[in-house]
Amino acid sequence: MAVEIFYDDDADLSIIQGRKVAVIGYGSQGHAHSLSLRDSGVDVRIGLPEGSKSRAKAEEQGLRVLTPAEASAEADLIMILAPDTKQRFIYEQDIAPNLKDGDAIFFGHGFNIRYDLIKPPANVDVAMVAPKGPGHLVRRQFVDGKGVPALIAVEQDASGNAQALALSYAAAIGGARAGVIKTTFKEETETDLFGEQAVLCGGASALVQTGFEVLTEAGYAPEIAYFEVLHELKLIVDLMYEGGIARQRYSISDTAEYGDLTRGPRVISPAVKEEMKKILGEIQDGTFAREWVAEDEAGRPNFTKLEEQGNQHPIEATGKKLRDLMSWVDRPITETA
Ligand SMILES: NC(=O)C1=CN([C@@H]2O[C@H](COP(=O)(O)OP(=O)(O)OC[C@H]3O[C@@H](n4cnc5c(N)ncnc54)[C@H](OP(=O)(O)O)[C@@H]3O)[C@@H](O)[C@H]2O)C=CC1
Ligand SMILES: CC[C@](O)(C(C)=O)C(=O)O
Ligand SMILES: [Mg+2]
Ligand SMILES: [Mg+2]
Repeated sequence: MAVEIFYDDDADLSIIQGRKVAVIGYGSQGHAHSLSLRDSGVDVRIGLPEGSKSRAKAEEQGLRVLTPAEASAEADLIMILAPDTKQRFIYEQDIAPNLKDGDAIFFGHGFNIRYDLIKPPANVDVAMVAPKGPGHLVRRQFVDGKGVPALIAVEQDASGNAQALALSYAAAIGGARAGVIKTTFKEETETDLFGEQAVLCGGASALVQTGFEVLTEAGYAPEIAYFEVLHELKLIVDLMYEGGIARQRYSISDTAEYGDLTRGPRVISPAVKEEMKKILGEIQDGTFAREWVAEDEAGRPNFTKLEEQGNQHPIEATGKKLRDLMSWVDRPITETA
């Protein structure tokens, strides 16, 4: 079935400009949405707990910061951009008691609705605006006059106008400059989890670390290994981003292309594809969601251990040393663009 893609000309910005928006959370996505909404003429306030370390960053940008409950009470559209594992508690404690007829609850990812962790009442719109990119780049691209594509979905259309509202919101953060695709909470959640686990984050990180290990264990210099499997990856992916895999193959040497065509399928072998299918199955049947919720409730022992192991991988020290010599590469991450 053909997807529906919307652009700026399809969106009515005045719809979101007529709402009072509360953005709950001021992290990667929260800062990007709230700053770009504000720059698009939207009345926005931020909801953060009293002790939150994000408060100062939002206030430095001139944003009004309230508690999540106060922001929810004041607003008629509440966008939840706190961590997925915390959203159900914020919803129960701060948002649900403050919902009024005609309000809208928005999500940046469908996890809590798809896995029934949040069950909104029937009298509010429930929709999603999910940018297909990291929040800091969502903001950077908006400021540069570009945009990160976004998905919109409507779970519950109490007002009869939820899709136009979601599209208007997506346009206000720059999504409709690049393309906004209509989907469902189910499709967004399952494809997003699969993408980040198997390809974008899990797959790519493991591929880079393993390539670095193979070269350095064979006695090659770590600096050469770093440039070969990490730094150059961006340059190769830039060509894919601009013109697809075909353009990447056009630009590389015939020798590289022959290696790509014949060796690539040996690295990403049929066994890897089978494992990817298993990972997708665990997302679809809720196994991953249950595991992640339980891990978070237990204080994230495995998450913390694995994150630390990743930070200690030798590629990190090699990379830091080399990036320190390339002033244009290590662009600091801020929530203040
Ligand atoms: N990261 C990304 O680029 C993407 C994220 N998403 C989705 O966006 C949502 C937000 O993720 P992300 O931006 O990564 O989150 P971050 O971890 O970057 O930021 C979370 C924010 O929520 C705040 N917060 C924590 N607890 C509470 C609370 N009880 N009440 C209110 N605010 C709280 C944090 O404040 P503090 O400083 O106090 O910790 C922080 O400002 C998730 O649903 C995620 O799946 C979707 C697409 C991409
Ligand atoms: C790829 C990771 C992501 O899904 C994203 C930036 O889109 C996330 O959850 O952060
Ligand atoms: Mg994503
Ligand atoms: Mg994600």
